[in-house]
Amino acid sequence: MDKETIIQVSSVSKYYGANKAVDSVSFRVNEGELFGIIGTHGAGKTTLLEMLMGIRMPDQGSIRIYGHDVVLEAERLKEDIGIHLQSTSLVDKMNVREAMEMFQGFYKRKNNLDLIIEQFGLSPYSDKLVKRLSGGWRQRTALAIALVNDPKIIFLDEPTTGLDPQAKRDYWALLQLLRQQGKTIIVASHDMEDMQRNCNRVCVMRKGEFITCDNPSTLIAQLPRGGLTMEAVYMHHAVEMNGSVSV
Ligand SMILES: Nc1ncnc2c1ncn2[C@@H]1O[C@H](COP(=O)(O)OP(=O)(O)OP(=O)(O)O)[C@@H](O)[C@H]1O
Repeated sequence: MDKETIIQVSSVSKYYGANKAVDSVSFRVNEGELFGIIGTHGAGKTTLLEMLMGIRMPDQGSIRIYGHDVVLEAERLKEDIGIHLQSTSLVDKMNVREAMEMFQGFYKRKNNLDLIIEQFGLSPYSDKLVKRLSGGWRQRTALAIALVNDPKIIFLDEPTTGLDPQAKRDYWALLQLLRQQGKTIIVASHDMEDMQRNCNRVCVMRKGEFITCDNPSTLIAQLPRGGLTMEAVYMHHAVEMNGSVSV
């Protein structure tokens, strides 16, 4: 049986002046999904995620989470959403625990910080300044901060950019763990291999539009000239062809 739809995006568009950054996008996300968004730079992924998080207002269309409009009922939805900082510079001068406590202060619902620290392997680092951590541990801290209110949904915008392959792999393992704990995760990423391995569904964005959306194996099987990887899917759908690339 299908799980419950908890995010419903209907014909959402966003303009920056004359530039249509998101162009009439519609999709649904079910509870417990690890839902991926891929696309080239400037495809509209960040703008879409910001609208889902209630940070940017759509110019057209509507976004409902648990049946509530993200614009009109933003305050109500705040408790259910976990936001991953794109940069940790805001908390660089705090230690890991202080940063988590500061963000927890913004919410009514409080997660058990000791438990998150332990689950994320952050115990040896909890009294270290965030700026002294390696990139992988900083991103892990950012994810830990996103959990301080025990959210049901977590939005992640290219969270592994700049990490080495092992740190990336470890980060994706954490996302799988959170998914097993019942969280719904929406992630924009360029980690094609990890998206293929971990996501239930992946949507390909190009020039503000959703070109296709399905589970990774179906997307791969639908490639007209065969192919085995999400990278081939990305090259086929997301990258505008100039005649020199063929997958
Ligand atoms: N604040 C802004 N003001 C004006 N134009 C913007 C703004 N933010 C994004 N854009 C433009 O909107 C379009 C979509 O950008 P967006 O950042 O959403 O794409 P993206 O897929 O997230 O790209 P990237 O992978 O580089 O982060 C691009 O043409 C971008 O230049």
